Amino acid sequence: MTILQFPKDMKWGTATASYQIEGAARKDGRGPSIWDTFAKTPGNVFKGHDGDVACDSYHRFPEDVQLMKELGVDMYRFSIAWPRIFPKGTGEVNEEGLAYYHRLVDSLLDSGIEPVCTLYHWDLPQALQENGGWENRDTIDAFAAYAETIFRSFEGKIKKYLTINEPWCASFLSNYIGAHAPGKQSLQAGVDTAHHLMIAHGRAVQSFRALSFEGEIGYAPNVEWNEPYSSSEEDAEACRRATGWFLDWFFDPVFKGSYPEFLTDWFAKEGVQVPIVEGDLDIISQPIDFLGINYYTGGVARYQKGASLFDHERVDQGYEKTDIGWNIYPEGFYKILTKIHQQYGDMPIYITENGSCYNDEPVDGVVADDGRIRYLEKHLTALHRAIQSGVPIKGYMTWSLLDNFEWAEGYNMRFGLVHVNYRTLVRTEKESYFWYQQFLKTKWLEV
Ligand SMILES: CCOCCOc1ccc(-c2cn(C[C@@H]3NC[C@@H](O)[C@H]3O)nn2)cc1
Repeated sequence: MTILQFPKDMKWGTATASYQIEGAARKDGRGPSIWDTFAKTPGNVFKGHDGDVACDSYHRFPEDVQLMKELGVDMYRFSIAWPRIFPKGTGEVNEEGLAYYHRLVDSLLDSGIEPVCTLYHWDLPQALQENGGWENRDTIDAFAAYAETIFRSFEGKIKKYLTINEPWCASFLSNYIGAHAPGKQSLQAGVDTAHHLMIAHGRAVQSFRALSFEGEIGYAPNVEWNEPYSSSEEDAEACRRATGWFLDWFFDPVFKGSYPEFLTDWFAKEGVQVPIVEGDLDIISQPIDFLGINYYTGGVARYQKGASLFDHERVDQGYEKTDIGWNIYPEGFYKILTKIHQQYGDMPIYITENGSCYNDEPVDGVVADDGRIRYLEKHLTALHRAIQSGVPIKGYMTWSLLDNFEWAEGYNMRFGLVHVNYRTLVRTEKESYFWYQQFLKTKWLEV
């Protein structure tokens, strides 16, 4: 057996998001978001599930904070619901919305847990969607004003911000594939919304810098890994495109001030151009303090003309899968992290999401989610290998503290260390919670 010791100064935590856990959808002045609209549209979400109640963390957050205190985390990543702060996206601040997040943040700080705040985790105010949402450049200004409001209100309390969560999901998954809100299916809309989300990221960074408050700011792209099926150039290029859709497309503009030509050329073949206005890339490439990385899965892929937007297809290698059907692929975690380090340099990295879906239920009060423990062991082993390779990993937050609303899958898919009974809202720590609790006491793995 080998002992893998993690750096003593690494920070460890868990993560959630507003629409997925809060509930209280119409409480204290919250306005509707695009996910309230999308979820209530028949056919979009499993069995018509929505975020009206979710885990009721809006009311039960003291219990959730106590669970994290007993877990032993250093940090907690949560998101602020823009529609609680500006019910119509812009205009007058809803003080009751701000007050809720001050109660949450004060509870975290009193418990010795560092708040890590995501400004945008997909719950765009519906009122802005009525004017085109992220397809409309005006939404960028609205986001910058919302971000500044949060920076000013939480000065001295929140010192780590993430601007945009998973811009690939908020743009292409939501406006090209159409599986997430608002459910459009247009490649041009995907490219436009991705560009505007990244400008919004840059504007929030500029605003944070101008205020000169203590703290750090970054963003949280999600990445996947595609390993070429063969050594052919065709397979390598197909994998480069598929991986680059998540990686190069959302990293080059920030770190290089330009879009990757191999992908802009590919989109041009589809008749799609990025709606760049002079100065956009200067805004997007504002220096950041750290990079959040969300990683779940990957796989082997090969060239197959017409099989996808990038002429690629996955080749099933018989990898074990989680209950949501995603490959368990820790090798991809190591490979994507070392590629990021090789391509974009020594930017400090926090793993802002990594976790697995296992739908185990309590039996006599015990939730034996052994699969989640195995997933964590394998991915922390891969993370340790990346750290040993020189990747500057500063922290790790597992997705998620609680079972919660998994978007189009509704409550049918469970990612939590803590089981939630959605009828009674009773929380039950799973075996993986106790495994992570023990790990956090030593910060080493025996493999
Ligand atoms: C090609 C067709 O594809 C259709 C579905 O395609 C995807 C891709 C990716 C996801 C996805 C979901 N998550 C977990 C979340 N991350 C943020 C947090 O809110 C978690 O709930 N990450 N990625 C879902 C669906």
